[in-house]
Amino acid sequence: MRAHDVIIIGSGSGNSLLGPDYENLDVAIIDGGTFGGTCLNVGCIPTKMYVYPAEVAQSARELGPLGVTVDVDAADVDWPAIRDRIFGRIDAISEGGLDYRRSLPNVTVYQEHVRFTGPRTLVTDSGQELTAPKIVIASGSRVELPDLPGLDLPQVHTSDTVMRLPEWPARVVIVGGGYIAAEFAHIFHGLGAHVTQLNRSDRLLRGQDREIAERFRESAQDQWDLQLGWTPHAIVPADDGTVTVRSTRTAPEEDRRDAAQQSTVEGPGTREDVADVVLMATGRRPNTDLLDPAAAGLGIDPESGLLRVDEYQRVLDADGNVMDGLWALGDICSPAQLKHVANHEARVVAHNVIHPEDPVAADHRFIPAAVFTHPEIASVGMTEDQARAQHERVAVKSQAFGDVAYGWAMEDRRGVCKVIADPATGQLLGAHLIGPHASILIQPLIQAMSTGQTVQDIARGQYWIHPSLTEVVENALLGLDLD
Ligand SMILES: Cc1cc2nc3c(=O)[nH]c(=O)nc-3n(C[C@H](O)[C@H](O)[C@H](O)COP(=O)(O)OP(=O)(O)OC[C@H]3O[C@@H](n4cnc5c(N)ncnc54)[C@H](O)[C@@H]3O)c2cc1C
Ligand SMILES: NC(=O)c1ccc[n+]([C@@H]2O[C@H](COP(=O)([O-])OP(=O)(O)OC[C@H]3O[C@@H](n4cnc5c(N)ncnc54)[C@H](O)[C@@H]3O)[C@@H](O)[C@H]2O)c1
Repeated sequence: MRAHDVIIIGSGSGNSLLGPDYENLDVAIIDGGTFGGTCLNVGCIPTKMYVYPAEVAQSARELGPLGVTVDVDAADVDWPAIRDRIFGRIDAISEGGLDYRRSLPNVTVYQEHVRFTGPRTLVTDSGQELTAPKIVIASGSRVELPDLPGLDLPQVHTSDTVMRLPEWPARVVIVGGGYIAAEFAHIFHGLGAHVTQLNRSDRLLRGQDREIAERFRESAQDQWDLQLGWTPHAIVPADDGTVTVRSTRTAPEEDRRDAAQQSTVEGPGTREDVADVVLMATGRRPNTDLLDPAAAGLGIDPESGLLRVDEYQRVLDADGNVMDGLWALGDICSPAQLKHVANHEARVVAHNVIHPEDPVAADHRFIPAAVFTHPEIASVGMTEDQARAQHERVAVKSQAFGDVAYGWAMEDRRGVCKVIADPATGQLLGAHLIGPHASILIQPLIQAMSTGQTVQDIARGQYWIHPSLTEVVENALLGLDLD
């Protein structure tokens, strides 16, 4: 059995642990997938590198009200050039990262999957046995698929494969209504494909504030063929190289009429959509099951499958007791499934592995998120429904982007900055934006919540540049009815 000082399972955010404190330790990094993990190889970074050209193209198409006409269609989109620019950069970073780690005298990289055989013993797929007094579990999550005939067809993809398509798909069917479905609908529509999005329920982006999700639904409906209340039950191939997605109605009666009218169809309760490519975006599950958690006695949340940890990111056993020498971070233990959360937890774990006697706690109070769609969405803290459920009184203001000077310049008609506060204390409870640059505009609100600044502090304790789009945030704050 090969013994190390520290073993890290997973080279996504797990790879960022290795700062100066680890230079004198014998460290193993184990990853059975592509070095660098999800965000770099198949997640945040390549998707946003696709979002950017899609966003520019879609914005160009919408210049009409500003007196400029630009004709952007799929014929102008060089898919191989876009794809190769993205992966030319990303693949090199992954390979460079792997080479660098391998070049370090104190680091051993194992490019295999691994599972536990005991609380601090592991075995790789090839049978190599490993042990360490300190093990960090950062083995992430993977795509979750429903049980559906046709998933093995070459036209059916997940976010892991769809970004490397050899050819441009003219018709794309996207299954799902979460972040991944929304961002890829924007990417393929923005670049000129015909997109049909099939969502099981009648609500997109479930975790979002209701008003924001509804505005996004309206916007999605204006852009692509959005079909709510349909559950795919089979994908069947045709001789011409296309596939047909067959779906069954799942939504309430009032939605049924509209969708049935647009459907290409067998009857009111079923529809068929023909596609060159189908993207299944039906969620992700933590990789805990691949680790043989029972062999180590790891505690797993039965509903979510997440590894259980305490506030110091120490792994808990099935009875909720802290396990000696085991820490976890990122998608394997975090319900948020966000890279900035994995990175924050990695910083916490990096410290706690070296200083277990003086641990720091993770701060999960105000986790922001953005959906990089057209328009963008960004949120932090409670939704209005959550705030009203938890507080007797709340102050809420939805400020339209179209009501501030830069919004006039953009002729924006859908964007809002919604702020929710406790009227007695002036503390922000939540903030939700939909509109251009939402992921940037929200940052002062995240900062205010994290540092405890009041609404009055942020609204009047600083200058806001005129006539920047940030005035929508300033005006939203000033519009709150506080005591
Ligand atoms: C399409 C897409 C877009 C996204 N966009 C965003 C975004 O814009 N913003 C954002 O914040 N988040 C985004 N995310 C989520 C983000 O990518 C993840 O939250 C983050 O990458 C999780 O990091 P991690 O270190 O926990 O896991 P990962 O980066 O997944 O690393 C885990 C590693 O462990 C390896 N592994 C798994 N099991 C084993 C095993 N048994 N043995 C050895 N190795 C193993 C895997 O191969 C993998 O490389 C996106 C995700 C996807 C899929
Ligand atoms: N911008 C970002 O931060 C970003 C972008 C992409 C992904 N992510 C992360 O990745 C995670 C996974 O994203 P996701 O969109 O795959 O998951 P999700 O959980 O957000 O959405 C899954 C969707 O699939 C649908 N679904 C599930 N089972 C189905 C079935 N059998 N038939 C039809 N529909 C079904 C659900 O109703 C839901 O709409 C997110 O939670 C997010 O944290 C983040």
